[in-house]
Amino acid sequence: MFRKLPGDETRNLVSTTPDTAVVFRPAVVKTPAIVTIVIWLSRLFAGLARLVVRHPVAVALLVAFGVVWTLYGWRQALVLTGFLPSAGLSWALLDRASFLRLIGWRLLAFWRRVWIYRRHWQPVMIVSGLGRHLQGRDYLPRLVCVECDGWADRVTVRMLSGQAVTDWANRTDHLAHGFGSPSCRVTVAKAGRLVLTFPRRDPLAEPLPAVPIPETADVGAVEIGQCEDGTPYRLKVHGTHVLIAGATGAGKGSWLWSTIRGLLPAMRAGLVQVWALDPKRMELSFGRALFGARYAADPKECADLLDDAVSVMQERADRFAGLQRSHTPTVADPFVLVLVDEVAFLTAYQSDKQLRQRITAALATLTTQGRAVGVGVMAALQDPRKEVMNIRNLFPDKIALRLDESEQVDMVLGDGARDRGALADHISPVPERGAGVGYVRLETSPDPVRVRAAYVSDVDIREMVAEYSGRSEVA
Ligand SMILES: Nc1ncnc2c1ncn2[C@@H]1O[C@H](COP(=O)(O)OP(=O)(O)OP(=O)(O)O)[C@@H](O)[C@H]1O
Repeated sequence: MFRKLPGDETRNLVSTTPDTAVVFRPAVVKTPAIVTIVIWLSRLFAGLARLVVRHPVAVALLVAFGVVWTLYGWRQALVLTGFLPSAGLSWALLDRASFLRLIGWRLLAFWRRVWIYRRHWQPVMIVSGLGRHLQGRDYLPRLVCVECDGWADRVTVRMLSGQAVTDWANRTDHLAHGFGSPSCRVTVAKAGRLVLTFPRRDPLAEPLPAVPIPETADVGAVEIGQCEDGTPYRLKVHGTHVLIAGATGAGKGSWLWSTIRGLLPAMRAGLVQVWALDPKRMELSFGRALFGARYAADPKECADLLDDAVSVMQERADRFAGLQRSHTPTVADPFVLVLVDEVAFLTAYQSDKQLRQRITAALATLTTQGRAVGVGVMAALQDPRKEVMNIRNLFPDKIALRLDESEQVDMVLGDGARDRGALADHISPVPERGAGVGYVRLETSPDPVRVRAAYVSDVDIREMVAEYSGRSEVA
């Protein structure tokens, strides 16, 4: 059948040591040709089956084309080929969203898989050290699938046995540059599988207008702005504490004001009280009338207000003990949100040592015991170092806006956050592009989410004050 079979050449290879004392002759075991053919055929069929499972639409189109050609001739097949793009174009013009969801993103994913990822996979894996070249063979992580949406490619990868997530997280720079993306984020899909997110553009590059004030009084998650996939971002403030860190001009104010804005109806209904501590007097003072008597700027007044919050917390703890383990906001026991702008003014830069200790102790008490009884803290600060904010680990949910140094990212979000793609030190310092943009790491999810808070302008705040201050039950 075959004039020459695999092994025929090898059998004739003979090597010797220099003095020819020892002769090496490879032992060649002959495999019957039929076995080789069966193996090749089974591989061919398995490959075809894989092709059908992975690309059902492309295979169906090819099969339809073949069937039409066979049954009706090549002219009809050509007409069909011309008909499909025009049908697709009409669909895209009539209903862009459904066309993109069902066809557009899949085609793009197919193209990017072949042209970007498959083409560069082997060199990027070997050069970055994620693949191995051993004894003439390449051992590469498997590219499982590529999915696209409006702003990013999501590449699912099966790691090599024995690899750890940190091996990948440490090489996000290699991966981003290797595949021509501005950044790369690593998330765990399941044991042994990762999803690499490669953004194609920045969907958060444009400022967002303030979110409309909700119609109903709700103490659930507050809509703050937008995620990268265009969905609204809602931040839970009841039942947790939130720390917001960002350099000067990073847009901390938009997070504080968006939170207040989302809670206004609940404040009016008496289900929420916002207690404002504004040591810089530049942020919350603008809407001071919204907080009524629960506003403090002077450090001594701030300490008193915090002590009052601790008293409320302890009184509730005494009352709830043995009866209930979580808090439901009511008019009698509203959710108390203590907002602190530039908390470092009170905890680190305060020259009066006694006052500083009193404030730190009150904040530590609130953040350790407050959430079960409906007292939460949301604090903003510029410098996240431990010397400045030694209780930062007591905040379960953290937000890193633009930071000056890469090491600060893990200080705010926790270990490994930057390696997983929370590049808060790369956020643009240009306010239009980067103010309000940040990475959120929640207690319940280790993967940082990139979000932009809507911009609550001075005009918006004035309107909020005009509409809600006089009629607020909390005032
Ligand atoms: N979400 C946003 N979208 C677009 N622009 C914003 C946003 N938030 C803030 N800005 C712009 O950035 C500027 C700085 O914002 P802001 O004062 O809130 O920063 P900050 O982090 O509180 O700074 P500082 O700590 O110095 O007070 C604002 O004047 C505004 O022009």
